[in-house]
Amino acid sequence: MAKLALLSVSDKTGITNFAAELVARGYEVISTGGTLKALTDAGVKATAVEDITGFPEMLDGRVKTLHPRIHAGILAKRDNPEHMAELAKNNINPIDLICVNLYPFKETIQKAGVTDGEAIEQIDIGGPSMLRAAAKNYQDVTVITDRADYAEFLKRYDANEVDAKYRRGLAAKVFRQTAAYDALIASYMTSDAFPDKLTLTYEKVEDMRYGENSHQKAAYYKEPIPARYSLANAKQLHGKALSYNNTRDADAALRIIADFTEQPTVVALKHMNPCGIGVGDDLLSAWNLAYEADPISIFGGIIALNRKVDLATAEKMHALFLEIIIAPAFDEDAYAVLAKKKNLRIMTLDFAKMDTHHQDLVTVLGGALLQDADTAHESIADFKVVSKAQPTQAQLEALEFGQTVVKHVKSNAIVVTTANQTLGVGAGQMNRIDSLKIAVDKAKEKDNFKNAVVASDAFFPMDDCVEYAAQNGIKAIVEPGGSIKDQASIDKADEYGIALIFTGVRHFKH
Ligand SMILES: NC(=O)c1ncn([C@@H]2O[C@H](COP(=O)(O)O)[C@@H](O)[C@H]2O)c1NC=O
Repeated sequence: MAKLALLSVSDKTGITNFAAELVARGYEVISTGGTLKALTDAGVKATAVEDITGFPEMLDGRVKTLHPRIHAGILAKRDNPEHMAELAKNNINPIDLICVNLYPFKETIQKAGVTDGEAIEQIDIGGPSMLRAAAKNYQDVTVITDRADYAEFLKRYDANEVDAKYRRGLAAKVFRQTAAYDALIASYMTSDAFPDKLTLTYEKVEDMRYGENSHQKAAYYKEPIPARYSLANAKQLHGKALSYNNTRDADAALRIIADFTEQPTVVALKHMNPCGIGVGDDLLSAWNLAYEADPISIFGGIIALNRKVDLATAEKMHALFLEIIIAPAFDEDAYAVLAKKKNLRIMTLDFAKMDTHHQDLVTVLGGALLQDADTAHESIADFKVVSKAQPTQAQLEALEFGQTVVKHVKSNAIVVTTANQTLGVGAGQMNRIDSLKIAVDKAKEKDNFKNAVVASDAFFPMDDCVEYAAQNGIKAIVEPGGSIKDQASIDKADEYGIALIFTGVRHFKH
Protein backbone atom coordinates (compact mmCIF):
# COMPACT_ATOMS: atom_id res chain seq x y z
CA MET A 1 0.00 0.00 0.00
CA ALA A 2 1.30 3.43 -0.94
CA LYS A 3 2.15 5.92 1.79
CA LEU A 4 -0.52 8.60 2.08
CA ALA A 5 0.14 12.31 2.39
CA LEU A 6 -2.67 14.76 3.04
CA LEU A 7 -1.97 18.26 1.77
CA SER A 8 -4.34 21.09 2.67
CA VAL A 9 -2.84 24.55 2.61
CA SER A 10 -4.06 28.13 2.43
CA ASP A 11 -0.63 29.49 1.58
CA LYS A 12 0.06 27.50 -1.55
CA THR A 13 3.60 28.75 -2.10
CA GLY A 14 5.81 25.81 -3.02
CA ILE A 15 3.05 23.24 -2.55
CA THR A 16 2.96 21.89 -6.10
CA ASN A 17 6.66 21.30 -6.12
CA PHE A 18 6.53 19.65 -2.70
CA ALA A 19 3.62 17.44 -3.78
CA ALA A 20 5.43 16.43 -6.96
CA GLU A 21 8.50 15.50 -4.91
CA LEU A 22 6.31 13.41 -2.60
CA VAL A 23 4.71 11.64 -5.55
CA ALA A 24 8.16 10.99 -6.97
CA ARG A 25 9.00 9.28 -3.67
CA GLY A 26 6.00 7.00 -3.86
CA TYR A 27 3.44 8.97 -1.83
CA GLU A 28 -0.18 9.09 -2.79
CA VAL A 29 -1.44 12.63 -2.25
CA ILE A 30 -4.87 13.55 -0.88
CA SER A 31 -6.02 17.16 -0.98
CA THR A 32 -8.81 19.57 -0.18
CA GLY A 33 -10.59 21.67 -2.86
CA GLY A 34 -8.27 24.61 -3.52
CA THR A 35 -5.08 22.69 -2.89
CA LEU A 36 -6.28 19.85 -5.11
CA LYS A 37 -7.00 22.30 -7.89
CA ALA A 38 -3.53 23.86 -7.59
CA LEU A 39 -1.96 20.40 -7.74
CA THR A 40 -3.98 19.05 -10.63
CA ASP A 41 -3.55 22.33 -12.56
CA ALA A 42 0.20 21.81 -12.18
CA GLY A 43 -0.13 18.24 -13.37
CA VAL A 44 0.47 16.63 -9.98
CA LYS A 45 -1.65 13.57 -9.39
CA ALA A 46 -3.82 13.85 -6.27
CA THR A 47 -7.06 12.42 -4.84
CA ALA A 48 -9.87 14.58 -3.48
CA VAL A 49 -10.53 14.32 0.25
CA GLU A 50 -14.18 13.86 -0.70
CA ASP A 51 -13.27 10.60 -2.44
CA ILE A 52 -11.74 9.35 0.82
CA THR A 53 -14.48 10.53 3.18
CA GLY A 54 -17.34 9.82 0.84
CA PHE A 55 -18.75 13.15 1.88
CA PRO A 56 -18.81 16.41 -0.04
CA GLU A 57 -17.00 19.42 1.41
CA MET A 58 -19.87 21.15 3.21
CA LEU A 59 -21.03 24.37 4.82
CA ASP A 60 -18.86 26.67 2.71
CA GLY A 61 -15.77 24.66 3.58
CA ARG A 62 -16.44 24.61 7.32
CA VAL A 63 -16.42 20.82 7.06
CA LYS A 64 -13.95 19.20 4.69
CA THR A 65 -11.50 16.98 6.51
CA LEU A 66 -13.40 16.61 9.78
CA HIS A 67 -14.18 12.97 9.26
CA PRO A 68 -13.21 9.66 10.98
CA ARG A 69 -11.71 8.40 7.74
CA ILE A 70 -9.19 11.23 7.98
CA HIS A 71 -8.73 11.47 11.73
CA ALA A 72 -8.60 7.74 12.41
CA GLY A 73 -6.13 7.47 9.53
CA ILE A 74 -3.92 10.02 11.27
CA LEU A 75 -4.38 8.93 14.88
CA ALA A 76 -4.08 5.15 14.68
CA LYS A 77 -1.03 3.83 16.50
CA ARG A 78 0.78 1.67 14.02
CA ASP A 79 2.26 -0.61 16.67
CA ASN A 80 -1.15 -1.18 18.28
CA PRO A 81 -2.73 -4.24 16.61
CA GLU A 82 -6.19 -3.30 17.83
CA HIS A 83 -5.93 0.16 16.27
CA MET A 84 -4.79 -1.32 13.01
CA ALA A 85 -7.54 -3.96 13.10
CA GLU A 86 -10.11 -1.22 13.65
CA LEU A 87 -8.77 0.69 10.66
CA ALA A 88 -8.92 -2.43 8.53
CA LYS A 89 -12.41 -3.28 9.71
CA ASN A 90 -13.60 0.17 8.69
CA ASN A 91 -11.66 0.21 5.49
CA ILE A 92 -9.53 3.20 6.53
CA ASN A 93 -5.99 3.68 5.31
CA PRO A 94 -3.35 5.17 7.64
CA ILE A 95 -2.15 8.65 6.66
CA ASP A 96 1.61 9.07 7.02
CA LEU A 97 2.17 12.73 6.34
CA ILE A 98 0.08 15.81 7.04
CA CYS A 99 1.00 19.10 5.42
CA VAL A 100 -1.31 21.91 6.52
CA ASN A 101 -1.07 25.64 6.92
CA LEU A 102 -3.98 27.56 8.30
CA TYR A 103 -6.54 30.08 7.12
CA PRO A 104 -4.91 33.53 7.17
CA PHE A 105 -6.69 34.87 10.25
CA LYS A 106 -3.99 37.44 11.10
CA GLU A 107 -3.87 38.83 7.58
CA THR A 108 -7.66 38.96 7.43
CA ILE A 109 -8.16 41.00 10.61
CA GLN A 110 -5.64 43.54 9.35
CA LYS A 111 -7.58 44.22 6.16
CA ALA A 112 -9.26 47.61 6.05
CA GLY A 113 -13.02 47.35 6.52
CA VAL A 114 -13.05 43.65 7.34
CA THR A 115 -16.31 42.56 8.96
CA ASP A 116 -16.53 40.41 12.05
CA GLY A 117 -18.24 37.74 9.96
CA GLU A 118 -15.33 37.66 7.52
CA ALA A 119 -12.86 37.41 10.38
CA ILE A 120 -14.76 34.58 12.08
CA GLU A 121 -14.93 32.67 8.80
CA GLN A 122 -11.13 32.71 8.76
CA ILE A 123 -10.89 30.73 11.98
CA ASP A 124 -9.54 27.43 10.75
CA ILE A 125 -11.05 24.36 12.39
CA GLY A 126 -10.22 21.37 10.22
CA GLY A 127 -6.59 22.45 9.74
CA PRO A 128 -5.64 22.70 13.43
CA SER A 129 -7.54 19.45 14.11
CA MET A 130 -5.43 17.56 11.60
CA LEU A 131 -2.25 19.28 12.73
CA ARG A 132 -2.90 18.43 16.37
CA ALA A 133 -3.86 14.85 15.58
CA ALA A 134 -0.72 14.32 13.54
CA ALA A 135 1.45 16.07 16.13
CA LYS A 136 0.01 13.86 18.88
CA ASN A 137 0.80 10.80 16.78
CA TYR A 138 4.27 12.02 15.79
CA GLN A 139 5.72 8.58 16.49
CA ASP A 140 4.02 7.40 13.30
CA VAL A 141 3.09 10.56 11.39
CA THR A 142 5.12 13.41 9.99
CA VAL A 143 3.47 16.80 10.33
CA ILE A 144 4.54 19.86 8.37
CA THR A 145 3.02 23.28 8.94
CA ASP A 146 5.86 25.55 7.92
CA ARG A 147 6.72 25.65 4.24
CA ALA A 148 10.33 26.29 5.24
CA ASP A 149 10.31 22.60 6.26
CA TYR A 150 9.43 21.20 2.81
CA ALA A 151 13.02 21.05 1.60
CA GLU A 152 14.38 19.81 4.92
CA PHE A 153 11.86 16.97 4.99
CA LEU A 154 12.77 15.85 1.47
CA LYS A 155 16.45 16.00 2.26
CA ARG A 156 15.99 13.93 5.39
CA TYR A 157 13.67 11.51 3.59
CA ASP A 158 16.32 10.86 0.98
CA ALA A 159 18.95 10.39 3.66
CA ASN A 160 16.61 8.08 5.59
CA GLU A 161 16.67 10.52 8.50
CA VAL A 162 12.98 11.11 9.14
CA ASP A 163 13.18 9.69 12.63
CA ALA A 164 10.99 10.11 15.72
CA LYS A 165 13.20 12.90 17.08
CA TYR A 166 12.78 14.96 13.93
CA ARG A 167 9.04 14.28 13.85
CA ARG A 168 8.72 15.29 17.51
CA GLY A 169 10.39 18.60 16.69
CA LEU A 170 7.88 19.15 13.89
CA ALA A 171 5.07 18.24 16.29
CA ALA A 172 6.27 20.78 18.86
CA LYS A 173 6.30 23.39 16.12
CA VAL A 174 2.66 22.55 15.42
CA PHE A 175 1.59 23.03 19.03
CA ARG A 176 3.37 26.39 19.12
CA GLN A 177 1.72 27.34 15.85
CA THR A 178 -1.79 26.39 16.91
CA ALA A 179 -1.30 28.00 20.33
CA ALA A 180 -0.18 31.26 18.69
CA TYR A 181 -3.06 31.06 16.22
CA ASP A 182 -5.59 30.59 19.02
CA ALA A 183 -4.00 33.32 21.15
CA LEU A 184 -4.52 35.82 18.37
CA ILE A 185 -8.13 34.72 17.92
CA ALA A 186 -8.72 35.06 21.67
CA SER A 187 -7.29 38.57 21.73
CA TYR A 188 -9.40 39.49 18.68
CA MET A 189 -12.53 38.19 20.37
CA THR A 190 -12.16 39.93 23.71
CA SER A 191 -10.69 43.15 24.97
CA ASP A 192 -10.20 41.70 28.47
CA ALA A 193 -7.05 43.51 29.57
CA PHE A 194 -6.16 41.06 32.34
CA PRO A 195 -7.53 37.63 31.31
CA ASP A 196 -7.33 34.59 33.59
CA LYS A 197 -5.00 32.89 31.16
CA LEU A 198 -2.46 35.23 29.66
CA THR A 199 -1.81 33.83 26.20
CA LEU A 200 0.46 36.37 24.60
CA THR A 201 2.15 35.42 21.39
CA TYR A 202 5.21 36.87 19.74
CA GLU A 203 7.00 36.17 16.49
CA LYS A 204 10.76 35.93 16.29
CA VAL A 205 12.37 38.80 14.44
CA GLU A 206 15.88 37.52 14.82
CA ASP A 207 18.43 35.87 17.04
CA MET A 208 20.66 38.54 18.50
CA ARG A 209 24.41 38.37 18.73
CA TYR A 210 24.01 38.33 22.51
CA GLY A 211 21.83 39.68 25.28
CA GLU A 212 22.48 42.39 27.83
CA ASN A 213 26.02 41.00 28.12
CA SER A 214 28.07 38.90 25.77
CA HIS A 215 27.63 35.70 27.78
CA GLN A 216 23.82 35.93 27.56
CA LYS A 217 21.97 34.51 24.55
CA ALA A 218 19.05 36.54 23.23
CA ALA A 219 16.45 36.87 20.51
CA TYR A 220 14.10 39.68 19.53
CA TYR A 221 10.36 39.00 19.17
CA LYS A 222 7.59 41.22 17.94
CA GLU A 223 3.85 41.15 18.49
CA PRO A 224 1.87 39.52 15.66
CA ILE A 225 0.37 42.92 14.84
CA PRO A 226 2.62 45.55 16.40
CA ALA A 227 1.38 49.10 16.92
CA ARG A 228 2.28 51.42 14.09
CA TYR A 229 4.35 53.58 16.44
CA SER A 230 6.71 50.89 17.70
CA LEU A 231 10.25 49.81 17.16
CA ALA A 232 8.89 46.68 15.47
CA ASN A 233 7.60 48.93 12.70
CA ALA A 234 10.71 51.08 12.42
CA LYS A 235 12.79 50.71 9.29
CA GLN A 236 16.54 50.42 9.60
CA LEU A 237 18.12 52.24 6.68
CA HIS A 238 21.74 51.84 7.61
CA GLY A 239 24.24 50.39 10.06
CA LYS A 240 24.84 47.31 12.16
CA ALA A 241 21.99 45.21 13.51
CA LEU A 242 20.55 46.53 16.74
CA SER A 243 21.83 44.83 19.86
CA TYR A 244 19.67 43.80 22.80
CA ASN A 245 20.58 46.97 24.72
CA ASN A 246 20.12 49.14 21.60
CA THR A 247 16.63 47.76 21.18
CA ARG A 248 15.59 48.57 24.73
CA ASP A 249 17.21 52.01 24.59
CA ALA A 250 15.60 52.85 21.24
CA ASP A 251 12.24 51.80 22.66
CA ALA A 252 12.78 54.01 25.71
CA ALA A 253 13.70 56.97 23.49
CA LEU A 254 10.55 56.44 21.40
CA ARG A 255 8.39 56.38 24.51
CA ILE A 256 9.86 59.68 25.67
CA ILE A 257 9.64 61.55 22.41
CA ALA A 258 6.01 60.50 22.02
CA ASP A 259 5.28 62.98 24.81
CA PHE A 260 6.71 65.85 22.73
CA THR A 261 4.72 66.33 19.56
CA GLU A 262 4.05 70.07 19.42
CA GLN A 263 7.52 71.37 18.70
CA PRO A 264 10.76 70.05 17.22
CA THR A 265 12.31 67.89 19.94
CA VAL A 266 15.45 65.88 20.37
CA VAL A 267 15.85 63.15 22.98
CA ALA A 268 19.31 61.84 23.76
CA LEU A 269 19.26 58.66 25.80
CA LYS A 270 21.74 56.46 27.60
CA HIS A 271 21.03 53.21 29.42
CA MET A 272 17.27 53.76 29.39
CA ASN A 273 17.42 57.28 30.86
CA PRO A 274 17.31 60.56 28.98
CA CYS A 275 20.63 62.39 29.29
CA GLY A 276 19.45 65.41 27.32
CA ILE A 277 16.16 66.62 25.96
CA GLY A 278 15.80 69.81 23.98
CA VAL A 279 12.75 71.49 22.47
CA GLY A 280 13.25 74.29 19.95
CA ASP A 281 11.70 76.29 17.15
CA ASP A 282 13.64 74.13 14.72
CA LEU A 283 15.42 70.79 14.93
CA LEU A 284 18.91 72.28 15.07
CA SER A 285 18.07 74.40 18.13
CA ALA A 286 16.43 71.39 19.75
CA TRP A 287 19.57 69.35 19.03
CA ASN A 288 21.82 72.04 20.47
CA LEU A 289 19.81 72.09 23.69
CA ALA A 290 19.76 68.29 24.00
CA TYR A 291 23.49 68.11 23.33
CA GLU A 292 24.44 70.94 25.68
CA ALA A 293 22.30 69.39 28.41
CA ASP A 294 25.05 66.78 28.87
CA PRO A 295 27.79 66.76 26.24
CA ILE A 296 29.57 63.92 28.02
CA SER A 297 26.79 61.41 28.52
CA ILE A 298 25.50 61.74 24.96
CA PHE A 299 28.62 59.91 23.75
CA GLY A 300 27.46 56.53 22.44
CA GLY A 301 23.86 57.60 22.92
CA ILE A 302 20.58 56.91 21.20
CA ILE A 303 18.98 59.94 19.54
CA ALA A 304 15.29 60.28 18.72
CA LEU A 305 14.16 63.32 16.75
CA ASN A 306 10.53 64.09 15.99
CA ARG A 307 11.07 66.01 12.77
CA LYS A 308 12.72 65.25 9.42
CA VAL A 309 16.47 65.50 9.95
CA ASP A 310 18.13 68.34 8.03
CA LEU A 311 21.75 68.70 6.98
CA ALA A 312 22.74 71.14 9.73
CA THR A 313 21.47 68.82 12.48
CA ALA A 314 22.97 65.78 10.76
CA GLU A 315 26.38 67.44 10.65
CA LYS A 316 26.24 68.11 14.38
CA MET A 317 25.33 64.49 15.06
CA HIS A 318 27.98 63.24 12.66
CA ALA A 319 30.62 64.94 14.79
CA LEU A 320 29.79 62.55 17.66
CA PHE A 321 29.91 58.85 18.25
CA LEU A 322 26.27 57.75 18.44
CA GLU A 323 24.66 54.32 18.42
CA ILE A 324 21.26 54.99 16.84
CA ILE A 325 19.46 57.90 15.22
CA ILE A 326 15.72 57.48 14.76
CA ALA A 327 13.48 60.06 13.15
CA PRO A 328 10.42 60.27 10.89
CA ALA A 329 12.65 60.95 7.85
CA PHE A 330 16.01 62.27 6.70
CA ASP A 331 16.80 64.85 4.03
CA GLU A 332 18.90 63.22 1.35
CA ASP A 333 22.01 65.27 2.12
CA ALA A 334 21.54 64.73 5.86
CA TYR A 335 21.33 60.97 5.33
CA ALA A 336 24.43 61.03 3.14
CA VAL A 337 26.43 62.68 5.91
CA LEU A 338 25.22 60.31 8.61
CA ALA A 339 25.65 57.20 6.45
CA LYS A 340 29.38 57.92 6.24
CA LYS A 341 29.62 56.11 9.55
CA LYS A 342 29.45 52.43 8.70
CA ASN A 343 28.07 51.17 11.99
CA LEU A 344 25.66 53.96 12.92
CA ARG A 345 22.10 52.65 12.94
CA ILE A 346 19.88 55.06 11.05
CA MET A 347 16.19 54.35 11.43
CA THR A 348 12.88 55.83 10.38
CA LEU A 349 9.46 55.43 11.91
CA ASP A 350 6.04 56.88 11.21
CA PHE A 351 5.62 59.48 13.96
CA ALA A 352 2.20 60.54 12.66
CA LYS A 353 -0.07 58.38 14.80
CA MET A 354 1.50 57.68 18.14
CA ASP A 355 -0.45 55.01 19.88
CA THR A 356 1.49 54.55 23.08
CA HIS A 357 -1.47 53.35 25.08
CA HIS A 358 -0.49 49.78 25.66
CA GLN A 359 0.41 47.37 28.43
CA ASP A 360 3.82 46.61 29.81
CA LEU A 361 4.88 43.12 30.80
CA VAL A 362 7.84 42.28 33.00
CA THR A 363 8.86 38.88 34.21
CA VAL A 364 9.64 37.94 37.78
CA LEU A 365 10.96 34.59 38.95
CA GLY A 366 8.05 32.23 38.47
CA GLY A 367 5.69 34.73 36.90
CA ALA A 368 5.02 37.98 35.17
CA LEU A 369 3.46 41.33 35.93
CA LEU A 370 1.23 43.08 33.46
CA GLN A 371 0.16 46.69 33.82
CA ASP A 372 -1.18 49.58 31.81
CA ALA A 373 1.56 51.78 30.44
CA ASP A 374 2.02 55.04 32.35
CA THR A 375 0.33 57.38 29.91
CA ALA A 376 -0.85 59.86 32.54
CA HIS A 377 0.27 63.38 31.78
CA GLU A 378 -0.10 66.41 34.02
CA SER A 379 -0.19 69.91 32.66
CA ILE A 380 -0.25 73.31 34.34
CA ALA A 381 -4.02 73.00 34.86
CA ASP A 382 -3.39 69.98 37.11
CA PHE A 383 -0.87 71.79 39.30
CA LYS A 384 -1.83 72.72 42.86
CA VAL A 385 0.34 75.40 44.43
CA VAL A 386 0.83 74.51 48.10
CA SER A 387 3.44 77.13 49.02
CA LYS A 388 2.90 80.77 49.84
CA ALA A 389 5.08 81.75 46.87
CA GLN A 390 3.27 81.55 43.55
CA PRO A 391 5.17 80.30 40.50
CA THR A 392 5.68 82.67 37.58
CA GLN A 393 4.27 81.73 34.18
CA ALA A 394 7.82 80.92 33.01
CA GLN A 395 8.34 78.68 36.01
CA LEU A 396 5.01 76.92 35.38
CA GLU A 397 6.08 76.15 31.83
CA ALA A 398 9.41 74.81 33.04
CA LEU A 399 7.65 72.73 35.69
CA GLU A 400 5.34 71.24 33.07
CA PHE A 401 8.34 70.33 30.91
CA GLY A 402 10.12 68.79 33.92
CA GLN A 403 7.01 66.88 34.90
CA THR A 404 6.78 65.42 31.38
CA VAL A 405 10.41 64.36 31.47
CA VAL A 406 10.64 62.98 35.00
CA LYS A 407 8.21 60.12 34.45
CA HIS A 408 10.62 58.69 31.88
CA VAL A 409 13.54 58.63 34.32
CA LYS A 410 14.29 55.64 36.51
CA SER A 411 13.21 56.06 40.13
CA ASN A 412 14.20 57.73 42.32
CA ALA A 413 13.95 60.36 39.61
CA ILE A 414 14.66 64.06 39.85
CA VAL A 415 15.11 66.36 36.90
CA VAL A 416 16.21 69.96 36.81
CA THR A 417 15.01 71.75 33.71
CA THR A 418 14.10 74.97 32.03
CA ALA A 419 10.98 75.07 29.87
CA ASN A 420 12.80 73.51 26.91
CA GLN A 421 15.92 71.77 28.18
CA THR A 422 17.00 69.26 30.78
CA LEU A 423 19.89 70.62 32.82
CA GLY A 424 20.39 67.80 35.26
CA VAL A 425 19.00 64.27 35.51
CA GLY A 426 19.22 62.30 38.73
CA ALA A 427 18.23 58.72 38.00
CA GLY A 428 17.91 55.40 39.75
CA GLN A 429 19.34 56.28 43.15
CA MET A 430 18.10 54.37 46.14
CA ASN A 431 17.12 57.55 47.95
CA ARG A 432 15.59 60.74 46.64
CA ILE A 433 18.08 63.20 48.09
CA ASP A 434 20.97 61.54 46.23
CA SER A 435 19.04 61.80 42.94
CA LEU A 436 18.29 65.43 43.72
CA LYS A 437 21.91 66.21 44.49
CA ILE A 438 23.07 64.59 41.24
CA ALA A 439 20.51 66.55 39.22
CA VAL A 440 21.03 69.90 40.94
CA ASP A 441 24.82 69.68 41.06
CA LYS A 442 24.94 68.89 37.36
CA ALA A 443 22.47 71.64 36.49
CA LYS A 444 24.44 74.22 38.49
CA GLU A 445 27.20 74.07 35.90
CA LYS A 446 24.84 75.46 33.24
CA ASP A 447 24.58 79.16 32.29
CA ASN A 448 20.78 79.11 32.34
CA PHE A 449 20.54 77.47 35.76
CA LYS A 450 18.96 80.64 37.14
CA ASN A 451 15.71 79.70 35.36
CA ALA A 452 15.81 76.10 36.50
CA VAL A 453 13.07 74.22 38.32
CA VAL A 454 12.92 70.76 39.89
CA ALA A 455 10.51 67.92 39.12
CA SER A 456 10.31 64.77 41.23
CA ASP A 457 8.62 61.50 40.20
CA ALA A 458 7.39 60.81 43.74
CA PHE A 459 6.83 62.72 46.97
CA PHE A 460 9.61 63.99 49.20
CA PRO A 461 9.70 61.82 52.31
CA MET A 462 11.43 64.63 54.22
CA ASP A 463 12.10 68.32 53.83
CA ASP A 464 15.77 67.79 52.96
CA CYS A 465 15.13 67.81 49.20
CA VAL A 466 13.37 71.17 49.30
CA GLU A 467 16.14 72.52 51.51
CA TYR A 468 18.97 71.35 49.23
CA ALA A 469 17.20 72.64 46.12
CA ALA A 470 16.41 76.02 47.69
CA GLN A 471 19.89 76.45 49.11
CA ASN A 472 21.28 75.86 45.65
CA GLY A 473 19.12 78.46 43.95
CA ILE A 474 16.07 76.51 42.77
CA LYS A 475 12.93 78.68 42.85
CA ALA A 476 10.16 76.21 41.98
CA ILE A 477 9.51 72.52 42.53
CA VAL A 478 6.84 70.10 41.34
CA GLU A 479 6.19 66.78 43.08
CA PRO A 480 3.13 64.57 43.61
CA GLY A 481 2.73 65.24 47.33
CA GLY A 482 1.18 62.58 49.53
CA SER A 483 3.90 62.12 52.16
CA ILE A 484 2.98 62.22 55.84
CA LYS A 485 5.71 64.82 55.98
CA ASP A 486 4.32 67.00 53.19
CA GLN A 487 3.84 69.86 55.64
CA ALA A 488 7.54 69.86 56.48
CA SER A 489 8.37 70.26 52.78
CA ILE A 490 5.77 73.02 52.42
CA ASP A 491 7.16 74.82 55.48
CA LYS A 492 10.66 74.55 54.08
CA ALA A 493 9.51 75.99 50.74
CA ASP A 494 7.88 78.87 52.60
CA GLU A 495 10.99 79.38 54.71
CA TYR A 496 13.01 79.89 51.52
CA GLY A 497 10.20 81.67 49.68
CA ILE A 498 10.11 79.21 46.79
CA ALA A 499 7.12 77.79 44.96
CA LEU A 500 6.07 74.20 45.68
CA ILE A 501 3.49 72.48 43.48
CA PHE A 502 1.72 69.17 44.02
CA THR A 503 0.31 67.10 41.15
CA GLY A 504 -1.26 64.22 43.08
CA VAL A 505 0.14 61.76 40.50
CA ARG A 506 3.19 59.60 41.13
CA HIS A 507 5.34 58.38 38.24
CA PHE A 508 7.61 55.65 39.58
CA LYS A 509 9.63 53.89 36.93
CA HIS A 510 11.54 51.04 38.46
N1 LIG B 1 -13.15 22.47 7.52
C1 LIG B 1 -12.25 21.58 7.35
O1 LIG B 1 -12.52 20.41 7.56
C2 LIG B 1 -10.91 21.97 6.90
N2 LIG B 1 -9.94 21.09 6.60
C3 LIG B 1 -8.87 21.79 6.19
N3 LIG B 1 -9.14 23.10 6.23
C4 LIG B 1 -8.27 24.20 5.84
O2 LIG B 1 -8.52 24.49 4.48
C5 LIG B 1 -7.39 25.12 3.93
C6 LIG B 1 -7.14 24.61 2.54
O3 LIG B 1 -8.30 24.68 1.78
P1 LIG B 1 -8.21 24.54 0.21
O4 LIG B 1 -7.37 23.36 -0.08
O5 LIG B 1 -9.64 24.38 -0.22
O6 LIG B 1 -7.63 25.82 -0.36
C7 LIG B 1 -6.22 24.87 4.86
O7 LIG B 1 -5.83 26.10 5.41
C8 LIG B 1 -6.81 23.93 5.91
O8 LIG B 1 -6.26 24.21 7.19
C9 LIG B 1 -10.42 23.24 6.68
N4 LIG B 1 -11.05 24.44 6.80
C10 LIG B 1 -11.47 25.01 7.93
O9 LIG B 1 -11.73 24.64 8.97
